[in-house]
Amino acid sequence: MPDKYSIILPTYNERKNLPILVYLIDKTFKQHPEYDWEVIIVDDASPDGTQEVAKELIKIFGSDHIQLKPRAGKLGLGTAYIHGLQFVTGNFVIIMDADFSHHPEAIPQFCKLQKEGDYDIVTGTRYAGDGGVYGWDLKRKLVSRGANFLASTLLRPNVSDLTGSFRLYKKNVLAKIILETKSKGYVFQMEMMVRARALGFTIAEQPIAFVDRVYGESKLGGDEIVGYLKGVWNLFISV
Ligand SMILES: Nc1nc2c(ncn2[C@@H]2O[C@H](COP(=O)(O)OP(=O)(O)O[C@H]3O[C@H](CO)[C@@H](O)[C@H](O)[C@@H]3O)[C@@H](O)[C@H]2O)c(=O)[nH]1
Ligand SMILES: [Mg+2]
Repeated sequence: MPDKYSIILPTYNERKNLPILVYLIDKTFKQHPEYDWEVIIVDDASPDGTQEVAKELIKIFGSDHIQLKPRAGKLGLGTAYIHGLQFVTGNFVIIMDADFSHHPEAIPQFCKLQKEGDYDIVTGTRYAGDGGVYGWDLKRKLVSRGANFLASTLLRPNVSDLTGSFRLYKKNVLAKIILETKSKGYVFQMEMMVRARALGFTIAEQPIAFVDRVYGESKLGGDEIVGYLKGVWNLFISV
């Protein structure tokens, strides 16, 4: 059996970004016929018609490659991955943003690095090696750096980009960590790394370029930042 990579794509108002992203995922895997793949779109009842676009993509790329697993409302980024995981048929899971900030051409680098050390997790990093962030204003850069600095200092998981969300997991490893993870929003990514370390899983880091979205808006609001601070504190007193 070839390795199969299941990509969970959480979407909220990504109508304009989804087609190009899926096209490039398909193109990337066509260059790597040794891998099987599928995309699981977890859409939270986006008002912009993202689900209609997803249905068209199923027609074009086939239901063996694209699945749409919607939810009734906007229930948060962390729980979107938990929802998507139920439908995974691959032995590896890739999570990435659907707004094209994460380029599919990096996927083979994640797969290759995973194999080199049989790592449980490969996490994309903007903050090590030749990784970087492009297109963010100073305020957003400070929020991201501050979030990473705070969690790194208090929790010491030894991962350079705790809040990033371009990652590859062995499927059974993802399932185990998710069982212990309590966060529902953006803080989920940081908690997953802290739990992974506590459980003794191996983590490799793949430098990536994060490019801010062209279409649509970020969903990161003040409530997510408050949720993040609470999450760091809860882990600090419990792990
Ligand atoms: N289904 C679902 N999807 C969501 C939700 N909130 C956000 N998303 C989807 O999650 C992805 C990331 O959301 P963005 O709103 O584009 O995030 P960002 O501001 O660019 O934040 C990026 O940086 C953060 C901090 O470094 C990361 O934590 C985050 O994951 C992302 O990489 C997008 O595909 C978006 O549609 C939700 O409640 N439900
Ligand atoms: Mg984004």
